[in-house]
Amino acid sequence: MTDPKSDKAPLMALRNVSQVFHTKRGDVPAVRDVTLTVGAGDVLCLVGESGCGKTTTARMAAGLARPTSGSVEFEGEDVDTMDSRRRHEFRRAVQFVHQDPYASLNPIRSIFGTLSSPLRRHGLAKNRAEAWEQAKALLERVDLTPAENFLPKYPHQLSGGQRQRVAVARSLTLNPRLMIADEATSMLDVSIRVGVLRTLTRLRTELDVGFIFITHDLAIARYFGTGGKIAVMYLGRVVEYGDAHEVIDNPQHPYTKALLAAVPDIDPDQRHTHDPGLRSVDIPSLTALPSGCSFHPRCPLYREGDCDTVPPQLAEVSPGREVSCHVVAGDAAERDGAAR
Ligand SMILES: Nc1ncnc2c1ncn2[C@@H]1O[C@H](COP(=O)(O)OP(=O)(O)OP(=O)(O)O)[C@@H](O)[C@H]1O
Repeated sequence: MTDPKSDKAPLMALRNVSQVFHTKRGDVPAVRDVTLTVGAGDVLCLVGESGCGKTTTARMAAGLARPTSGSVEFEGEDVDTMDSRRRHEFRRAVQFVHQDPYASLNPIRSIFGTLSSPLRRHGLAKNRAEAWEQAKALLERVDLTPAENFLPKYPHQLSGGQRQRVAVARSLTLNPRLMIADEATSMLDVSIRVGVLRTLTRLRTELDVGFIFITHDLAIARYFGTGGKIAVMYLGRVVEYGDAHEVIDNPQHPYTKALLAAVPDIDPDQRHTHDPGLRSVDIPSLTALPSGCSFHPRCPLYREGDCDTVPPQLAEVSPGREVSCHVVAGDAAERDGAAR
C-alpha cells in the first residue's frame, strides 16, 4: 500500500502490525497483520463495525500501544528503536483527537490553560502574553470566535461541538504532521457534526497535515476521505483498501457491500436499507475465529474450498484497489486472463 512510484518514505507506515490482548476469556487478536501507509498531507479513513480493531490500530499508530508483532514507522524510522530525541519529535508530530471531548479536556482548567500549557512546556510561547495570542489564533483556526470570549471559559460552559473544537485546537498546539481522529464527530448532533467536519477538512488542506480518520459512518468517510484512501476492517483485518470515493461508490468486498447495504437511503421517502444477502447476521467472536476467511460464515459469495480453509491475502483486483477475498480476486484474475 505504498506508492511504488514514490521514493519518499511515507509519513506513517504500519507494517504487518498485530495486537493480541491476553484476557481471561482467552487471547483476543484485535488487529491481525495490518499494513497501511499515510503520506504527508494525505488522509486514510479506517471504517468498520464496532470492535473490528480501528481504535487499536490507531493507538499503535500514535505510539500509545506497542504492536505484539510488526512495526510502526514514522518518516521511515521504526518508532520502537527511536532515540529519545526522535521519540519526543514523534510524540509532538502525531496527535490524537478522541471521541469524547468532555472526557479528554481537564474540567478544572480554562480553555486558555488547556492551550497554553503545551505551548509553554514546549517553549513555543515565552510568556503569558505570547501564549494568549497563540491560543487565540488556535481558536480562530478551529472557528471558535470571538476567541477572547472562549479563552477564560471552562469545558462545562461549552457545547459538545465547541468542546470538540477546543480538543482539535489543543491537538494543533505543537504543529502536528499527523492527526489521528477517533470517531471525533460521532458524539455530536448531526448539524454540529457537519460544521466540525468542515473545519477538519479545511485544516487538512490549510496545514498540509496527514489524517488517520476513524469512523463507523461510511457517509462521513466518503466526505472526509475525498482525495484520500479508505481501509475497511473486519475482525482485525483490512478486507478492502482503495480510493475513498471508489470504495464507497463501487465496493468490491462482500463485507463492504454489506456495510453499505445497511446504510439507509438518503431519500426520506425511501428510508429503507437493502438486504445484503448475508448467510448469517452473527459476527464471530475474536476468541473463536472461523477457519479460512473470517467472513466466510456470513458471506453471500461463499464457495466451498479455499473460503473456509485458506485465509485470503489482500490482492490488487484493479489499479489501486486491494481486496481480501478468494472469489473477488479469482474473478479479477479470470477477467485479466480473458483480456490478454
Ligand atoms: N485492552 C483491551 N483488552 C482486551 N480486549 C480489548 C482491549 N482493547 C480492545 N479490545 C478488544 O479488541 C477488539 C477491537 O477493539 P477496538 O476498540 O480496537 O475496535 P473498534 O473498531 O475501534 O471498535 P469501537 O468502534 O467500538 O471502538 C474488541 O473486541 C475489543 O473488545
